Amino acid sequence: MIYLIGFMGSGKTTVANELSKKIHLPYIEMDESIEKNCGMSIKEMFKTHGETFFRDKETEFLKSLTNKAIVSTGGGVVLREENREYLKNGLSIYLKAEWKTIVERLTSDTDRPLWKGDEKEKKQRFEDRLKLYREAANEVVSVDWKTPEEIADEIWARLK
Ligand SMILES: Nc1ncnc2c1ncn2[C@@H]1O[C@H](COP(=O)(O)OP(=O)(O)O)[C@@H](O)[C@H]1O
Ligand SMILES: O=C(O)C1=C[C@@H](OP(=O)(O)O)[C@@H](O)[C@H](O)C1
Ligand SMILES: [Mg+2]
Repeated sequence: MIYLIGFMGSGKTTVANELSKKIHLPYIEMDESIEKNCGMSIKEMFKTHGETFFRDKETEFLKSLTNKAIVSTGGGVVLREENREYLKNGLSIYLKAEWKTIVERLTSDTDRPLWKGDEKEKKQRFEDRLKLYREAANEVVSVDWKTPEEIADEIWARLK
């Protein structure tokens, strides 16, 4: 299993799609699968059932995958230690982005319930998570200033 991990906006969804075309492996979008299983958007899920409900679904879904695939995770998958250990047992690739890159990409986003609050709150969440991504990663790829295709090529080169 190849897992893409990283903060919201680092490009996990975009790059997983690109990589999947390149290496002919199925691509699984965790957020989208959870939304389908639960019959509601993540935004709605946070609002009606709360974050813990979503995190439970996330861990459950992560551990249910069996066939080899490229898995685009949600940015908060690393919050639980059991998930970090699980990811590290597969091949987890951390898409590392600078804060500036994240802000540029998510300025107008309204779908991510945890992309909220003022700049200080968002940046704090970003900084608090950096060590968790490092802890869960087998490989680190910088994504700033690169196209999704260049990033997919770089990942592919490391997998060979
Ligand atoms: N390498 C890139 N260069 C420019 N824009 C990108 C790149 N990767 C992703 N994006 C854009 O950034 C936003 C967030 O990307 P997304 O793949 O949804 O990130 P994630 O799944 O990590 O939250 C999207 O609008 C996407 O088109
Ligand atoms: O960072 C997070 O806690 C989250 C990231 C989202 O996925 P992306 O990283 O694809 O935006 C999604 O799973 C949910 O909104 C929570
Ligand atoms: Mg995503």
